Amino acid sequence: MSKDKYFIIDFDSTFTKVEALDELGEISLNGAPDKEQILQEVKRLTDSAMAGQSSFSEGLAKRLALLKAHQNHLPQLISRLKENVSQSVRRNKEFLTQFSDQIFIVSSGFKEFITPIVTEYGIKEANIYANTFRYDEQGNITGFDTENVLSLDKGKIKLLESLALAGDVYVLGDGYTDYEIKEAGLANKFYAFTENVVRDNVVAKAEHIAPSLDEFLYQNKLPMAISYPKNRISVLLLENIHPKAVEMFRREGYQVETISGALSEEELCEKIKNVSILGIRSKTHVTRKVLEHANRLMNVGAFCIGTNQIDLDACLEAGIPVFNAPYSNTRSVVEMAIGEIIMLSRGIPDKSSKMHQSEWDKSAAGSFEVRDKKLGIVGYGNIGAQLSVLAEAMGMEVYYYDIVEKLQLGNARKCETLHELLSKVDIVTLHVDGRPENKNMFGAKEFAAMKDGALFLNLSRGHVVEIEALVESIKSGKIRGAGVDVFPEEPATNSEPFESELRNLPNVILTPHIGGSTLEAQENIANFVPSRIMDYINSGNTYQSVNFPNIQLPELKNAHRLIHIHANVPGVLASINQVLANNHVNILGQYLKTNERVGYVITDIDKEYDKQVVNDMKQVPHTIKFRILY
Ligand SMILES: NC(=O)C1=CN([C@@H]2O[C@H](COP(=O)(O)OP(=O)(O)OC[C@H]3O[C@@H](n4cnc5c(N)ncnc54)[C@H](O)[C@@H]3O)[C@@H](O)[C@H]2O)C=CC1
Ligand SMILES: O=C(O)C(=O)COP(=O)(O)O
Repeated sequence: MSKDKYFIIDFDSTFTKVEALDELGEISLNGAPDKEQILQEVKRLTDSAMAGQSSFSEGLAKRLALLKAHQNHLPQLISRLKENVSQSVRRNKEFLTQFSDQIFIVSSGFKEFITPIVTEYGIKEANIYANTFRYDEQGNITGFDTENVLSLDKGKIKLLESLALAGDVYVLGDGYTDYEIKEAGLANKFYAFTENVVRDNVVAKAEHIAPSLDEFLYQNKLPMAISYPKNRISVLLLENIHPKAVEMFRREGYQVETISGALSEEELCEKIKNVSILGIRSKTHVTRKVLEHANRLMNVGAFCIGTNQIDLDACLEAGIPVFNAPYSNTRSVVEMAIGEIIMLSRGIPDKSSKMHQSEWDKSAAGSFEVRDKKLGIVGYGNIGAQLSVLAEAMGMEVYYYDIVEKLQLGNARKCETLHELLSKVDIVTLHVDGRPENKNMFGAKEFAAMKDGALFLNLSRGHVVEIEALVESIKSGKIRGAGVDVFPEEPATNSEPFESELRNLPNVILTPHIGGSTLEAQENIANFVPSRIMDYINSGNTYQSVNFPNIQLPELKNAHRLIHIHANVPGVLASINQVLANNHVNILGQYLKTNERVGYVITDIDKEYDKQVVNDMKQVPHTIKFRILY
């Protein structure tokens, strides 16, 4: 890096997240009855000055007069500002220190508070250009140094002229006055810094946008504290995912777009092109074709339990870990199943409809307690097992059938075959997963094997049950009542109609796939899935991924992490280690996990290494994806 590049960095809302004079007002006006009004006015004057809409020096004088600040307020202001240094500035202290000869803070703020903040980040005192306060004898702040060019309109331009920097000048700031430096021909590039505030008229003029200092450094090939600017990670969330997830991703610095409904394959192929993280629920299908259109996809998040709608193998082969929320809505489904079992046992759906039609039908006929009844749970996974516990607590006798060996909870009785279960129980409830082999696993034969007048519930997946057979069984009276939450064809959005032969049958509860739709569950999911995804992006952890070799990695400390995903064929690990040896890389730790298709190798290396290793790693035969993390 030659010395002929200069970086001009603004202070308020750029170096720090806040405007220092607003903060000063919070302190100086503490307890004043009209504090809020005054602060509003100060903010208005600040915004107007920053947007280049009013005379700077006049506005500044007005602001200081309103603030009624005192010298004694400054230590408190400084400590507040220290807490409010912009995130990306905070993490890039190394750049600020390393390039301190070329970095200038140019601000219309005041040295009294700027100097103690920025010098902590390696900025040279001689490179700080700002105003200074004027005080009266009691120490009250009464004004500013009117001789200082930075107190004048177009002050930053005048200052840059006087600096006469011989080289390329890059300006990074949020305000119009920062842009004006470039407009006046005194800078080669202006970057609108939008990490803290976005000023529309500034962004409109700016040729470059820097949502973080990382992005500025990345674009200018300068050393960064992190391997990739987070603002370059774009997230697409479909199907009304809870806003908490949006908040979590935005807080991390990602760009987030949301769409309320599901997308068709064709729509998703179009939308997915530049998406880094895709979040879906049960309705959107992530097919091989969709993945072929994805150029930057790193993760798929299923903001639900089921992942049958995702081609997990295709994701694996493309080096894309998929995460779901295996436990977040379990309880919600179970509670709904319990509620429906009781409602159906009492014939409530029909009784309720009759009441709505003014019909009073008080009778005990066909109405039963659930106590001592036999409940048959098909699929004894997380939901099935939890249901087993709650059902027993209500005095039900629980039977279950699963294709794999499962821990028998409480007094639940295991059945060796599905038909054994069907012949024994009064109520059958399905909680299998939606794997393709389960398509139509429950049809005419299974209904026929059930006891006469039994109840039937499906809250798992629509394609698991042959709807025609269910309809026939209800019409014939074989099935005395049913609760169905999931359907082979479900509307993609709430504005599409629901069609099904199950409509208008006796003692049938139909619900629009809401087993997991409680606010508690949705918020839990929205916490869980982004955490897993961000952990993968930030550390390479694949723990709890549904398709990827699971590795729980130690925290990355004082090292760079090479993350290599490859087809699981013999010899790849040897090739990787050959590349590392050829480049004399010092390995600090190495972790490997494979499954039948993919190998996942993480190598932590000493920070000093020849960058050639990065290219060489990408060239290792059978590489699917490679990235470096620090
Ligand atoms: N209605 C809704 O809103 C919701 C529906 N679900 C559905 O419920 C399913 C189950 O959820 P979890 O219990 O958390 O999953 P899980 O994976 O813990 O349990 C599924 C169980 O079903 C068993 N199984 C699979 N095929 C079977 C078959 N043919 N016969 C017998 N057992 C079989 C598996 O061995 C496993 O033990 C999810 O996969 C999802 O499709 C989940 C949440 C909400
Ligand atoms: O968690 C699941 O698998 C569900 O079926 C819930 O799906 P949803 O998020 O409501 O579309």
